[in-house]
Amino acid sequence: MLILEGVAKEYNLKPILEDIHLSLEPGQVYALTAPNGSGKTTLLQMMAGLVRPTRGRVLWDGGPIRTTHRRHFGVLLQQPMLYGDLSASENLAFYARLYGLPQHRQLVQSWLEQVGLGDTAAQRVRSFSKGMKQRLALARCFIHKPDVLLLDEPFDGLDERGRAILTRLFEQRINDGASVFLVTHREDEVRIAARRYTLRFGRVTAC
Ligand SMILES: Nc1ncnc2c1ncn2[C@@H]1O[C@H](COP(=O)(O)OP(=O)(O)OP(=O)(O)O)[C@@H](O)[C@H]1O
Repeated sequence: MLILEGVAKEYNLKPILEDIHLSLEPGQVYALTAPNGSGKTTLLQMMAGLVRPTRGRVLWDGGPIRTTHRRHFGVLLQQPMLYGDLSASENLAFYARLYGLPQHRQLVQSWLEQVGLGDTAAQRVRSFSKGMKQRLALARCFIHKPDVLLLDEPFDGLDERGRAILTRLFEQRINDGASVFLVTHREDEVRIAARRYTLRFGRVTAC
């Protein structure tokens, strides 16, 4: 379980986030709506242990979050974190190795097929459309079966088929007991969340 206790972040003494309390329970979906520049990327990075809070604590399973907990998290930020000069399968294989996943060749191929990129496995990612990059980035987020998904606008750029694929992936992870934390501005996505929050003026409030 992921817990934020009174988390605050300042950059160059400028407050970005203040006194944030959140608990992500297994098998639950959370949605956050936040205007541009409000600090959502910073919040997701702190939740994943990628950025340290200025004050407060981020706890994973009762202890302070560490970079070694990385494999528990699937994180999608505005940048898809893909390598344009590598093929789709090389990109996924890179992350599979990073997470120490066994038999990653078969795993990579099965994930490419799951997200509808089986036929373009050898193609360089720089030639991909926005939707294809998004599907590959999602495969990167899900490949290690994370316990917590922290996703900024995951449906962005997806067509109907892509949205159906992502909805199915969510259902599988939620059934396995994962927590899903979505940043979104879309009402239909907010509806799938049991708990909804807004981020405004540095503070997260339930709505
Ligand atoms: N590493 C950093 N150093 C200094 N300031 C930063 C840093 N990262 C973010 N900021 C500042 O913190 C504020 C919030 O940034 P952040 O990227 O978290 O917001 P966001 O809501 O994700 O923005 P966007 O909607 O544009 O993606 C911005 O004013 C940004 O300039």
